[in-house]
Amino acid sequence: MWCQRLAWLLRGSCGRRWPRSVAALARGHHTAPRSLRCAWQLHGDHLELRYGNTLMRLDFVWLRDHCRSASCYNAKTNQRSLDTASVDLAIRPQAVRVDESTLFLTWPDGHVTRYGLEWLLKNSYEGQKKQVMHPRILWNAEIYRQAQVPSVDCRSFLETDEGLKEFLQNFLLYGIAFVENVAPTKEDTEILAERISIIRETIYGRMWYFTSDFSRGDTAYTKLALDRHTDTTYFQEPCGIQVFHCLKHEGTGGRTLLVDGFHAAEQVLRRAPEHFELLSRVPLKHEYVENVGGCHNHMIGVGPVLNVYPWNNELYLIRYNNYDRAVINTVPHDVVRRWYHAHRALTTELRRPENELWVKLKPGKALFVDNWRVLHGREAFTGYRQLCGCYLTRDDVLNTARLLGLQA
Ligand SMILES: C[N+](C)(C)CCCC[C@H](N)C(=O)O
Ligand SMILES: O=C(O)CCC(=O)C(=O)O
Ligand SMILES: [Fe+2]
Repeated sequence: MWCQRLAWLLRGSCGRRWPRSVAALARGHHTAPRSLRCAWQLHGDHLELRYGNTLMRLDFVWLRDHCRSASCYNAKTNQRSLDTASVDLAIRPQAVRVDESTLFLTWPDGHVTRYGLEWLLKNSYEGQKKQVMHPRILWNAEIYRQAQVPSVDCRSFLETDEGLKEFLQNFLLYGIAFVENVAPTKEDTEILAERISIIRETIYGRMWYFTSDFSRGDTAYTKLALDRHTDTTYFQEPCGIQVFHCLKHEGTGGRTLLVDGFHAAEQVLRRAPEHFELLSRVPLKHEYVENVGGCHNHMIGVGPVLNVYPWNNELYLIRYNNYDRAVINTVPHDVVRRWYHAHRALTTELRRPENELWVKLKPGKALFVDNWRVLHGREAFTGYRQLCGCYLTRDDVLNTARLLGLQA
C-alpha cells in the first residue's frame, strides 16, 4: 500500500483513513475532497502526489508555471501573467506542505504557490488521461434507431435554452441531430445555423444552395449517387459541421446515407489495431481541383485518415473521401501496400449494411452532421432536387455547448 512504501526522501500525508477514501472513489464521489487521502514525495525534478487513487507526477517547472497566485495569473481574464521564460528550469520547491484540501509550495525566492488538490486532480496529466475529451455513443443503424433520439422542434431550438441544449447533447453524443418544422427557405436555415455557431464561409459560399445543374465542378452538383464520405478533406482543417436542408424534391431516389465513422474505426481498432495505427500515422493529401465556368480552385489538405489525440489515443477526426483523395506520394513504397490494406479494412466496416442509416430529407427537417465523425452520402435521384445548407466552425458549436453546461 502507498503509505507503507519505504525509502521516501521527503514525504508527507494528510487526510483520513484509507478505507473510507477507497469506498468513496469506488462510488465515484470525486466531490468529497475531505474523504480523499493524500500523500506526497519529492523526487529530483518532480513531486509525486497521491490523491485518492490517482498518482500524479507533477514537474517542478509545471508547478511553478501554473501558479494561480494574483501575481502569476489574472483571474479576471483567466490568462497567465507569469513569464514562463523567467522560471529557472532547474527550479525546486524549498518547502512543501499539504493539508486536507491544498498543496502549498514555497519557491527559493519566497513566492508561495497553492493548489487545490481537486484542481490538480482535474488538471494533471494523470487526471486527464482517465477522462475522455468527448463522451460519445458510437452507433450502427440499429443502435441509433433503438435510441429513438428525438428531433427538436424549431421553435424550442430557437427560443429556449432547454431545446438548444437537448439538441446539442444529442449532436455531441451521436454526431447527427435533426430540427423539425423549419420553414423551407435558405434564410430560415441560416437562422438555425446562427443559433449555434458562426457560419464558415468557404469556396461554396456562406449559405449554399444547390441543384443538379453542375454549376460547380463537383459530383455533388449532379444527380449521381455519392458514396459515403466526409466533406472538405482537402482543407487543412476540414469543416466541423455540415447543415443540410432539402427545400424541394420532385422525383425519386435521393435518400441520404449516414455512417458513424468512429464506430467503424472502433471496429478496425478491435479487429486489427495495426490497421488503426497506420491510418492514424500516415499523412495523405486530399485535393479539390475545379475549373468549371468561372470557378477556379485548387485546395490541398494533408493529414491522416484517423486523427487521434496523442495523449490518450482518442479519435477526434476522420478524413475519408475516396473521390477527393489525391495522389499518394507522402508514403514510401513499403508502407503503401500496408496502407491500402488498412484503408480496405476501414472501408469494409464503413460499408457494412448494418452500419448504414438511410434517411429521406424532406422540406422542414434540417440535418446537422458532425463532419469530423459521421460520413454522409446520397442515392442517385431523378427530378428536381434543391438542397441548401452551410458549414459551421467547430469551435463555435462546442463553445455554445460548453456555455450551456455540456462537456464538449
Ligand atoms: C456541400 N456542397 C455542395 C456545398 C459542397 C460539396 C463539396 C463536395 C466535395 N467533393 C467535398 O466532399 O468536399
Ligand atoms: O446531395 C446530397 O444529398 C449531398 C451531397 C453532398 O455530399 C454534399 O453536398 O456534401
Ligand atoms: Fe458531401
